[in-house]
Formats: sequence, structure tokens, C-alpha cells
Amino acid sequence: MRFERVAKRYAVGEQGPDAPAAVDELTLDVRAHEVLVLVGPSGCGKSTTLRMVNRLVEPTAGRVLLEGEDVSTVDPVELRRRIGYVIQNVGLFPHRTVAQNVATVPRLLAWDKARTRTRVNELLELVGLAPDRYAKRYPHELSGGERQRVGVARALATDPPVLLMDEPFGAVDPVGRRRLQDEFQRIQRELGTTVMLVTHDIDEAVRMADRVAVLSTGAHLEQLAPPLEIVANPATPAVADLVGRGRTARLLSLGRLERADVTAPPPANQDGGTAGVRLGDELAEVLDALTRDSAQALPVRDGDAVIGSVDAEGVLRALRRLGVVEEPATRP
Ligand SMILES: Nc1ncnc2c1ncn2[C@@H]1O[C@H](COP(=O)(O)OP(=O)(O)OP(=O)(O)O)[C@@H](O)[C@H]1O
Repeated sequence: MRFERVAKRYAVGEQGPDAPAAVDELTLDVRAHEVLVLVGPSGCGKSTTLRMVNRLVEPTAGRVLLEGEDVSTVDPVELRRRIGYVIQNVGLFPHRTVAQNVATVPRLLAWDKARTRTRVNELLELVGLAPDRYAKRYPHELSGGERQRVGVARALATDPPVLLMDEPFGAVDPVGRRRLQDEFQRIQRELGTTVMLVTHDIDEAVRMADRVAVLSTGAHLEQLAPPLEIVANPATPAVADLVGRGRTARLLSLGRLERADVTAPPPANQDGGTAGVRLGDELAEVLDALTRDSAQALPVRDGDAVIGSVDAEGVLRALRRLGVVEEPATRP
């Protein structure tokens, strides 16, 4: 998917004559099978950008290409069957059951009953809603998180190559949100769907994304990079601002233990069992293990071999390697 110098200026009266463009000349490539997350402050143009893909909003300049095809040349109804769309509060049909909601697009496509039923059951299983318990319920008989799962199942009904998600987990409490994010990641990896997800939550962005696009007013692209790069090396003050607070915590969960963080020799009191940590573990896990075991240092394994040990100083070195702990000389 590709945005080529795409702009959207809402009509006078809607936005006012002097209002800046909602999206101002955005050029952006979304790679096949990746999760690309758009993050940025309220009103910066995230939803407008997303909605130009399925033609809920028409660009005033530039073009959006989907599998090489200019979407403005595709019939919107046909286009939306090829693109899943999930929004906050889902917009389920209140008087239709869960199964009927999930079957919305198959029914439009006139699939036969047996095929539709099989697919609906498959999808409900996929999103963790047992069909025998949930298929016949109505939306008001579900929790917010369950409704959101139905929304995801509905969007995936025809296995679309592209899925657009606008604050998909925004209405769910933090614990439920975390679980939905994890489950959605599993589903996305399984299906290989290309996903464009909008959020204003930087933590959601770095947790879900293969690449994060940080936007500022006018959908101006501040930085486009993998999560670790965004957090470790913010390219502009706006990005630094966004990742600033809690940056160390984010780096601990994004950063991995590497050989350079390990010192020899392994601690003398190691039990030869499986205690300790591994190369590639999250730094947060390493720190957890050090705290939990009240250990000065823990053995580090690479495969079956113990290659050395790591202590709190090693974790700190890892953070410095990632750039978060500035050396005193370079501190402003
Ligand atoms: N239908 C519309 N008519 C006029 N202006 C609009 C319309 N939709 C959005 N805008 C304006 O365009 C700009 C971008 O809005 P958009 O919804 O894309 O931002 P966003 O980053 O998704 O915001 P949020 O995080 O608050 O949802 C805002 O200034 C908004 O007021």
C-alpha cells in the first residue's frame, strides 16, 4: 500500500477557509504483511489518513495505491469488501446476533449458508469467543472487550489482505486492552494481514507495531521506524516529547540482552539448572529475574551453553547501548 503526496483539505464550512490541511502531502509506503501504527496527537490527521484507504474520505490531492491500483478507480463498495475496518466501539448491529454480525460481508457476497456458518465459527474461535457460547448472543449481552473481538472477527470474515484499525482497543480497560493486543498480534501473525492501526497511545504503538509512523499536525511524518528505533533515537523534538516520559521502561521491554551486556565468568553459586536468563531475553525480564532472585548476577545462556553472567550494571550498560542513559559528559 502506498500514499503518494496525499493531501486532504476539508471543504470550507466544514473546517473553515483558513484551516490547515488535515493531511498535507503525505508520502508513505506500507509493506505487505506488516503492522504499521500511526501515532500522534489528537487532530493530527491519523483517522483522515486511514479513511482515505477505503474511500470513506476522498483525498484532495495525490493518490493511494493498493496492490498497485489507485483506489480512486475502484468502486467503494467493492473496495471495502477487500479491506477490513475496525473502529472504536465497533458499530455492531444491535439487533443482530454475534454470528449475524460476523456474517455481514459473507452475506453481502451471497455465500451459501454452510460456508458462512463454518467461516463464522472459525472466526469466533480465532478471536477467542467459543461459538456455542457466543454465536447467538446480542451485542448488549457482551463486555466491551468481547464486542471488540466480534468487530475484529467481522472485519476478517473474508480474509482481507488489508485491515484498517482506528483506535480498535480504545474503549477497553487497560488489562483487557493488553490481552486484546496480544491476541490480535497472534492472529495477525497467523494470517499475515497487512495492518494499518491508528492510536494516540505511544505504548500501544510500540507494543503492536513492526514500524511506527509518528505524525504531527497535517499528518506530517516526524519519524518512520521500528519501535526500538523510535524510543531509543527520536528523530525530532516532537517524537522525543511523545516517547519522553517512561522512555526507560519502554526501552526495557523493547531492548534485548546481547553478548556485549554479558560479563564472564558465570557466578560460582549457579546450580546448573535452568535458572538464569538467555541471550535475546527482554531487558525487563532480566531485571525482573535479578530482583526476584535477589541475585548479584545471573548466568546467561545461549542455547544450552552458559556464556557468562549479567548483573544490574550489565542491564544499565544495555540501556546505554540503546541510548537511553546518557553519559554525564553529554547530558545537557
Ligand atoms: N469531516 C470533517 N470536516 C471538517 N474537518 C474535519 C473533518 N474530519 C476531521 N476534520 C479535521 O481534520 C483534522 C484531522 O482530523 P483527524 O480525525 O484525521 O485527526 P486524528 O489524528 O485522527 O484525531 P483524533 O486522535 O482526535 O481522532 C482535525 O483538525 C479535524 O478537526
